[in-house]
Amino acid sequence: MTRGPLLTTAPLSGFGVEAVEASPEALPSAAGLLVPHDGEPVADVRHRPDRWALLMLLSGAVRRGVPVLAWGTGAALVGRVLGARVRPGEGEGAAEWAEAPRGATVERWRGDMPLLWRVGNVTAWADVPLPEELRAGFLTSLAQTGPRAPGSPLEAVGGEIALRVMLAAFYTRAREDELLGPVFAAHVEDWDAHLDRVTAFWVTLLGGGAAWRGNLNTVHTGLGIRGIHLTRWLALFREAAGQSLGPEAAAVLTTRAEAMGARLAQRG
Ligand code: HEM
Repeated sequence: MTRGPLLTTAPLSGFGVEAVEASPEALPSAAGLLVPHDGEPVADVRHRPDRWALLMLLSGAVRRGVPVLAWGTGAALVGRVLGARVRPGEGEGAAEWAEAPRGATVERWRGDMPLLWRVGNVTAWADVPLPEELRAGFLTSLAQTGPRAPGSPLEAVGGEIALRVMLAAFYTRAREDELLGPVFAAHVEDWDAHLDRVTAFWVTLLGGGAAWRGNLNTVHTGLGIRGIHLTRWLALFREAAGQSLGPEAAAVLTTRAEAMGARLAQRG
């Protein structure tokens, strides 16, 4: 297999090898991905579409098994993608850091902060600067990485982060829709909690673990949903999926949504 370039999510100085700006298109053939410290927010990215895009890119890299070396806020970002809680740095201007993600091996601690951790093809160093031995070790390991693992349907759609971004876009449309909006307005008070539950639902459905337990029919009973609601719901879902995800990922989701829609319609 021919190797693509080493990618980076932020400009680098003094790294010693050339790395090109990371993009989703470049991921499949990338030799590796650097996620340097950039001092930008990690936990609170509500008004930062650029940060969401970066999280999605990182999620894609992890899913594809691209070797990742992250440090400083870069390590916190990757930790977040892996489901770890992000904590504020202590003291003025201190960088955010991530708790150890599930399954990670922590090789060095600083107090309760995992300073050096690894999981899969990810190596993360919570501080800056990056120690020379990690830089050198990573570059050496790039020469030895084998073929990338194929993924579950969840991985095929870009992982949980990609799903959540897509679902947020979908519910924004649904809430603004003249037909669906009032139904949601009448039943959903806490939209963050709703988004958590529907994300968990899709994660479970796509083989990402048993995070959601529930009964879709029961949830929708008594909401007054008719055929026109379902048709509109599916149309908005297709639109949102088409805009947030690549065509193959969007197809994985819409095919399943349509099948469920058909079942809900039968019940309704
Ligand atoms: C295939 C189509 C649909 C799917 C896959 C779907 C999926 C879901 C899921 C996973 C939940 C959260 C369940 C939970 O709380 O654990 C939910 C809740 C909800 N859905 Fe749907 N839904 C569909 C169609 C519709 C339609 C057409 C409407 C009409 C507007 C609708 C309105 C709602 C409302 C209002 C809730 C919140 C219920 C509550 O929390 O009281 N859904 N849906």
